[in-house]
Amino acid sequence: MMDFRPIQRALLSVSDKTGIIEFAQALQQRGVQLLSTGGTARLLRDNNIPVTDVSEHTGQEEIMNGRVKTLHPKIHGGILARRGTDDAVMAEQNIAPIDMVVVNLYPFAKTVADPNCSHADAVENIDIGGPTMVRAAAKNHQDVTIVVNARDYERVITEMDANNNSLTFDTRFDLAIRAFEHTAQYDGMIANYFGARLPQQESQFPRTFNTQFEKKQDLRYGENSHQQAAFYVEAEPHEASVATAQQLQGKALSFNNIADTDAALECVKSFAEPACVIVKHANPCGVAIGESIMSAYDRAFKTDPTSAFGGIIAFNRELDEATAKAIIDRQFVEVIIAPSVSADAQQVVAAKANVRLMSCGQWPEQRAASYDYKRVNGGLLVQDADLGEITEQDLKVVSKAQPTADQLKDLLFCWKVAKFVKSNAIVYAKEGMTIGVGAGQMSRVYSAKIAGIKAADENLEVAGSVMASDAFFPFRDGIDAAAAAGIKAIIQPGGSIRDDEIIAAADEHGIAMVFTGMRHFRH
Ligand SMILES: NC(=O)c1ncn([C@@H]2O[C@H](COP(=O)(O)O)[C@@H](O)[C@H]2O)c1NC=O
Repeated sequence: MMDFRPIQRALLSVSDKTGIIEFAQALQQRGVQLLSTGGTARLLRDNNIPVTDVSEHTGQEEIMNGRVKTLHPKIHGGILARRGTDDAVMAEQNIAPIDMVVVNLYPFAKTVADPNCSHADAVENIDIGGPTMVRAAAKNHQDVTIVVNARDYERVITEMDANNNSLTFDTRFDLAIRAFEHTAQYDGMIANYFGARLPQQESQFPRTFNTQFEKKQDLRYGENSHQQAAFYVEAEPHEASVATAQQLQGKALSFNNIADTDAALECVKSFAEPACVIVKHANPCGVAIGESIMSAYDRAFKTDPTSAFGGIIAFNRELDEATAKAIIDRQFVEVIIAPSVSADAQQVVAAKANVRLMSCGQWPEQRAASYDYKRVNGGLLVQDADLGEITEQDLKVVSKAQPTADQLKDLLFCWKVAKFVKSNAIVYAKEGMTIGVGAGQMSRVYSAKIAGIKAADENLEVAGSVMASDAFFPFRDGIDAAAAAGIKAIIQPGGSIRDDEIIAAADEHGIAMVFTGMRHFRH
């Protein structure tokens, strides 16, 4: 809709002053009269930009230490007046129209991030005048432009230049929606903060759970083609995540591609050595570490070449030419993701135009805490993400047989894999390579059997391997199945009421068994 509104008067009131001097200068050069609040006005004046104080404009001093500065009919009348409808009232009340509002809010998030933040500090950092102006201007987007983010300054000036100091209705509407998104996020954050500090509150989870995700892309369809879907990301997603990764080539990512890439990437992050994780239907079907990612890929592929077909492959080192060539020559692959991709590797993958190639950047050593969500009909389950890690020092040997040094390495390797396999998870591994993966069975013993069947089908020798179980064994049958397959060491959380029986079974078979004391269910 072409509905132009030349900008003649703008009100600038910003806490984050990034880019505001340049923006104000640009507005002023285009003949816009500037109104501004205390700190913002001072900054502009110090930079020789003519500006009228809001207090001068309204005839009302800022009072109560800034609690009331823009909350005045001259300001809100100037923003909310419908041009053409409210002109007489404006004239009668001596209210001048305000055509643009540029506001960002008190830094509540930054204030409360300080662990020493007092209740009073938090309260004082709840912006009132700002959101009031933001919402007023956004409501009146028919006549008024609202800018809440420095990212939009350049776009506004460019469009003013193209339209005789006006913005189009479409831009004003777009900015208005951004403004409501901004205030919704701001109020949500305040409600979450105080909602987790209610007198009888015993957990970190607020009374209402308010969170905001921004749409990154619409997807062709969801898990199935009759389901509509989109990909939403957090305002500040973790670096080196599927949410921030850059797609270098290939078909658009599908719903399942994104979920599987996340599983593969988060699993491969667990390893310090060069590693490769191949995921199918959210489960790792082959994982290996190696001297290089080439040997890691080679071995990960060998676990289950049948399932690796059409898989998602993640690495924790740069994708090099030789590894890219090995993949492309050998198998059909949906997605390859690595912290970086060499130019040569990119060229190799280019031969298969459909393959989605992604580079996610290097992740920090320490994983940042975050929430996991699981939707149920009528609700949402929220929990801390499973960042639990086990080192050799945490292990308790419960069997008569002691694991050898090599077995210990394999036990820890396979434990890391099991964490990313859907429960019930059983993983067989040898020499830093998965030998068999049993995923998602309703009984643990069947996961163990499946891991064995898969290994046998791929001609992999289970004898001499180690086994990880994501949760304790309720009965000794899982241990017996493992022994029959030739498993020599087991890692599991322990904690069953039948632990004595389980340990006795391990001892009977001469199997070394260690307890982690930590479970890794994944549903
Ligand atoms: N009280 C008010 O009337 C009011 N009007 C604008 N503000 C906020 O004051 C800040 C800018 O203040 P200054 O220009 O003094 O640095 C902005 O974040 C703006 O959202 C206000 N502050 C808090 O509510």
